Amino acid sequence: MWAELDAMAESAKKRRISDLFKADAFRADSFCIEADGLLFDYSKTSIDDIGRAALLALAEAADVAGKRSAMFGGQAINETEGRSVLHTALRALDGQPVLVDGQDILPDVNATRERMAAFARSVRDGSFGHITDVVNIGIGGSDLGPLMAVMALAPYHDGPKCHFISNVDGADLTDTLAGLDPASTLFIVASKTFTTQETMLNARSALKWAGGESALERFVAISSAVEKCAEFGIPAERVFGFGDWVGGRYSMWGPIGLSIMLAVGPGAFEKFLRGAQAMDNHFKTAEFSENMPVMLALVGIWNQQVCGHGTRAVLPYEQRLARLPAYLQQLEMESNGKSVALDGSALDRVAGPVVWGEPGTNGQHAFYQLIHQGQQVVPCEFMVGAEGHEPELMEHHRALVANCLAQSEALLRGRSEEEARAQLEAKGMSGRQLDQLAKHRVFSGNRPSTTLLYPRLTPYVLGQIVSLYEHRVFVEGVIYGINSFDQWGVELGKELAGGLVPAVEGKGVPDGTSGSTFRLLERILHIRD
Ligand SMILES: O=P(O)(O)OC[C@H]1O[C@](O)(CO)[C@@H](O)[C@@H]1O
Repeated sequence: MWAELDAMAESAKKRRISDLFKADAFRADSFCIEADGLLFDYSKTSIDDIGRAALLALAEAADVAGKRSAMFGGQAINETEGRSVLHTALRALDGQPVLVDGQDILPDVNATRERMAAFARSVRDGSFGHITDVVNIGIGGSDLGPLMAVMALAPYHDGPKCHFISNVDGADLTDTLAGLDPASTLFIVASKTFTTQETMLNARSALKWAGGESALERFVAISSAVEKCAEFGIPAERVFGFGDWVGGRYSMWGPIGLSIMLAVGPGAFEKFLRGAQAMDNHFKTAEFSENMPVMLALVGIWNQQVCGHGTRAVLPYEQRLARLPAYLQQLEMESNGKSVALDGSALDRVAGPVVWGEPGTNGQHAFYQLIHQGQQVVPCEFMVGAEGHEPELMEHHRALVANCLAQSEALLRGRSEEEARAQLEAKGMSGRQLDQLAKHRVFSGNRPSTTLLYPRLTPYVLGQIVSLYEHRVFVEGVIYGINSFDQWGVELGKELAGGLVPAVEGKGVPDGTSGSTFRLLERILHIRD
């Protein structure tokens, strides 16, 4: 399946992207996909026509289309947990029935969304009581998605102010609650399992802060474990549930998105779902060569498998997407950071790159030095809106866009030593100083990037972008032959943390603890004494 692409590695590594542009006057048009207002430009990569054909053949050979139907059709493709993968059902607003074990799940999904909307309206219009602030307590998928989206949609906020507590570090709770009034603060305890150590500890401490049991009326729960919510003291009428066919990191489209709905209202939340649904439909129907999630995945595979780049940077030129890289880190790395194939056999290639990033322009003044001149090539995924939300600050937006375009241009073009010398000579420099400095001012260029251009960051567009990345992860996972929907890799650390809690209290160290950890514990206890 991979032989054709593997055989291209050597020539692809030597290729100059600028030569591809010289050879094909229409490259910018043909290595680009436009769909429903989004434009995905992957022309600034080393993929050529033959490479693209091989990538598309890879997707065919991996049966991406068949697996896609299996996912949307409700088959239990999360085999290690015996579950369907149907986060798309949460946004199937005009969808056909979706069957799980022969049962259509959409009536339940719609009823829950209606309950959420009624609840959100009652909080927003004051009929629930006087609520000024909402605190979402959750972690991982029960935090990153809503937090990212609430931040992204700031111009649409017309509800209570939303805050997020995730870290078990008491500092998170303390700093978030500082200045809030317990009487007008609503808590959402968001945990699919309702067993996550951090969330349950934070929820208990928040309840104490809010005034104990009497404050439970301002607590709602989002969980698949209704009985555990009842044990905590939150009755079923204030629990919003969802099926185990929604993975944590894919869950903000349903009840886990309650904080988003509270912030922007049910109407804007629906637009967010509609954007995601539109991307689902595009993913289901577009030819692979015109299919944005498929091509985004294939570009990632090209950069990693053919060119050997083990990381990729997500660089939104949109301050309100500041948490998107963190969100995508969970989405991509928890999904595809695996070593075994679905059948348990060892993978013969590294699946899933390290994903990281920061919004532009801030990153430019931090790590872009390495991106431009470091020895390790980092494929960059730029994103930018043609328009911002601040018409009175047009000058800012123009500068933002110019910077985004300049970065991908610089990565592509680079600067030769001759050019560097000429620039320095023009400034009057000569001799040894010129020889030395010119070398430092050389940029190899030829560094791949993609750009996702959207009209403006609306709820609809945010839905499109997130759904695009979800399906990209799916396609990459299918091609690597892994299960993108489990996360066994988080278990061992959790287990050991459970065992070490008594040790941190000075109650003995578990057997098998390494000398290093033993020594660290000793030191911690000594400092505390
Ligand atoms: O919603 P829960 O059950 O609290 O889980 C939170 C997060 O923990 C994880 O299981 C990983 O530890 C994530 O997959 C999940 O999003």
